[in-house]
Amino acid sequence: EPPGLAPLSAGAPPQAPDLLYADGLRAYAAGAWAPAVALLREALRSRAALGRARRDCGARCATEPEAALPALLPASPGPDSGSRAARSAWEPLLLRAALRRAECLTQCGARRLGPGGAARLRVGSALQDAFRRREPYNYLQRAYYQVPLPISHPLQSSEPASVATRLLTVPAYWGSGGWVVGSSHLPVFQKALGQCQLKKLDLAAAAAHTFFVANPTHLQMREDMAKYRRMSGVRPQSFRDLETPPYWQAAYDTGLELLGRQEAALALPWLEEALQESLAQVESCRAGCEGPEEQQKEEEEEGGTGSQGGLYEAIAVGNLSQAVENVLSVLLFYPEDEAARKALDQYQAQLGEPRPALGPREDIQRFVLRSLGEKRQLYYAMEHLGASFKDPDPWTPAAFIPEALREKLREDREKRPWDHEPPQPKPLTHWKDVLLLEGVTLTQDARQLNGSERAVLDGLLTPAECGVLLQLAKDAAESGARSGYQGRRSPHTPHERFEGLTVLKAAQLARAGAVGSQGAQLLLEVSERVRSLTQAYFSPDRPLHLSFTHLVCRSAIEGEQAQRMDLSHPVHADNCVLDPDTGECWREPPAYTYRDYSGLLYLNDDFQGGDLFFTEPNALTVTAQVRPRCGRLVAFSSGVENPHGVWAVTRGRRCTLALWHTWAPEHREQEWTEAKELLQEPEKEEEEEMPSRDPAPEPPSHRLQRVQDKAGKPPRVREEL
Ligand SMILES: O=C(O)CCC(=O)C(=O)O
Ligand SMILES: [Fe+2]
Repeated sequence: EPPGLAPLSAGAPPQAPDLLYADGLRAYAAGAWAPAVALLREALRSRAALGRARRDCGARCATEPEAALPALLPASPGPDSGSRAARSAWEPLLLRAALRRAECLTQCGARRLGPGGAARLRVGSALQDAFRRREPYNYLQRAYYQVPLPISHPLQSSEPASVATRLLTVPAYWGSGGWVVGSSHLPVFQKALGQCQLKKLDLAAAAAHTFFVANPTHLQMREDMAKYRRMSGVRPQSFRDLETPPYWQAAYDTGLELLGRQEAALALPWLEEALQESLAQVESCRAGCEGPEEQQKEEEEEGGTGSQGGLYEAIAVGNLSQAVENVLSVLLFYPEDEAARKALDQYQAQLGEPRPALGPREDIQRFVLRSLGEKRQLYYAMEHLGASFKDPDPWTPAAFIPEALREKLREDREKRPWDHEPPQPKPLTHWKDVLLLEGVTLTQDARQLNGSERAVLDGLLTPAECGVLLQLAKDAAESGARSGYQGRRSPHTPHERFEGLTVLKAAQLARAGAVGSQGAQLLLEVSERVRSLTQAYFSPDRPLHLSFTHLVCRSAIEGEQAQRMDLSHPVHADNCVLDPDTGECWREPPAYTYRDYSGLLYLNDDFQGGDLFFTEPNALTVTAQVRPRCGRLVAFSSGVENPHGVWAVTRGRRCTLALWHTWAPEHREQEWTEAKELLQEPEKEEEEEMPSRDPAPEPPSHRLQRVQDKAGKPPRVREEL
C-alpha cells in the first residue's frame, strides 16, 4: 500500500501532535499527498494517545492515597471569623493533595508516553481548537483523495537505469509519482490498484464525513460530500465518523423525540441511558483535563443536568417513587424551579402518605457534591491564585461564588459579544417613528446579525395578508399548469420546483380572472410598504426605487430529498459576481449591478429547511441565519458585504416576496407602474367578468393572452368582451 494508506505503527511512542500537524500541512501544501496523509493521521493518533493517557492516569491518580482533593470546606459555624478559621484548616489539605496528585500524574504520564510525558505532547490552545473543530479531517480527506495511484512503467518512463535494474529483482517500489512496477508484475499490481483506489475513496469519504458532522454549515464540504455520494466506488458505510461521537447526545435526542410523541414509557430508558453516559463522560473528561494542560471547556458537564427536562415527567408514567426521586434531583440543581416544585407536589399528593425515605437520586447527589467541591476549589484559585475559570453551569448557587467575584461575574455574564465590537452607524432617529407608524418591530440589527447593513424586521404582514399572497402564488401556479406550464425545476437545484410571479403578470392574471385581484393589489401595496421601510432604515436621505419585485415559491420535490447536500439557492451577492477564492465581488454583468438594497419578505414557515443564511465573502463561513416566517422581512445592502444563500427546502413549499431597490431612477421597475394602471381600470368592468354572467368562460389562458397583448397600453377590456 502507498505509505499514506498503510496502518499506523501502533507501538511507537507518539510524537508531538502539533509538530506532526505542521509537517502534515507543509506536505499538503507541497502536494506531497501520501506523506501528508501519513503525517496528518499520525498527528491524530498522537493526540488520541495523549487523551487516553491523560484519562487513564487521571483515573488512577484520583484513587491514590492522599491525592483525593478535599471537596468541601469544613462546616463554618459563624459568618466571617468562622470561615477564616475553616479556610486555614482547609488550605494545607488542599495543597498537599494537589501536590501529591500532580506528582502521580507526572510519573504516570512518563510511563505511558515516554520521557517528558504529557508535557512533551502538550498542544497550544489554538491547535486544540483546530482539533476540536476536526480541521485535520478536512485536509485529510483531500489528501486521501489525491494520493497518487498510477503505476509508472520503467520501460516507458525516464527512470534511471539503476532503477530499471532494481526492478528485475524487486517487483515494485513507491516512487514520487506512485508505484513503479516491473512489466512482469503489472497484472497483479493492476488488481491491487483497483482495491487501493476503493480504499482511498472510502477513507476520503470517511474523513469528509467526520469533518462534516462537526461542521454542518461548511459549504465547501457540503459540495465535496455531494460529490463523494455520487462516486460509484463510495458505499453508504463509508460515511462514518472516525472520532466516536458523544453517545449520550443521540440517546438524549431519541428520548426527547419519544417524549414529544407522548411515548413516555419508551423515552425513559433512553433518557436514563443518556444520563448515565453523560455522567460517565464527565468523569472521563475530568480525568482528561487534569495535568499540565490549558484549561478546557467543560462542555460535557451540561449533559449531567441536561436530561432534567424530560426525565421526571417521563418517570411519572410508571413508578411514582422514582418520579419523586428524580424531581428531588432536579431540585438539587434548581431549588426554586417552579415546574419541578409543582410536579413534586403533584407526585406527593398521588403517593398519598409521606415517604420520608425518598430523596434525590444517589448518582445525582454524588455529581452535585463533587461538582460543588470542584467549584469551591476553582473559585478559590480564581480569587487567590489569579487563575481564570468560567463556570459552565447555570445552576451554581450564588453562595458558592466568593463575594469579591460576584459582581464581576454578573457583569461578564450580562455582557453580550457584540458589546466589544465598534459601534455601527446608528439608525436615524425618525426610524423609531417609522416603525411605530407601521406597527413593525426590529428583531435583529446588523450587529446581532454579525454584519453591516442587515436587518430582520417582523410584523410587515398580518397572517391574513400572508394567506392572500400565498393564495395568489398558488392560483397563479395553477393557472400556469392549466395552460400547459408545469412549473419548472429550480434553476438552482434539481430537487426543488420553482415558481416566480412578477407584479405585472399578477395584474394580468387578475384582469383575466385567473387569480383574485385582491392578491395582485396587495402585492403592489406590500412592495411599496417594503420600499418605504427600506428607504427609511438604510437610505433616509436618498430616495430608493423598486427595481424588481418577484413572488417566488420553492417546493421540495417529493421522494428526492434523502441525503440532499445541495442548497436551495447557492451563496451569492445580489449586485456583483462573487469570487469566493479572493473574496472579491465584481460589479459587472451578468450581475444586476444597479441593485442597492435587497428585501426578502417571507410568507410562511410550514416547510422543512429553507433558512436564509449570510456568509463571509469566502462563501463558506456562515455568519448569521434567519428562519422565514409570515411577515418577516430580511433587508440588506446588495453588495459583497452580504453574500447569502438558502439551505435546501426538503419538505413543503416556501414562498417569499423578493424585492430589490435601486438609487438609480432609470432602473425603476416599469412593470410596477403598468401593473398599477392595469389594476386601476374601473372596478366595475372586473365585476362584469363574474362567471355568473358567463357560464362557460373560455379558459383563463386565452383571456390572459388577450390581456397580455395589450400589456403596456391600458387594455380595453370592455371592447374585447
Ligand atoms: O428566498 C430567499 O430567502 C433568498 C433569495 C435570494 O437570495 C435571491 O433571490 O437573490
Ligand atoms: Fe439573493
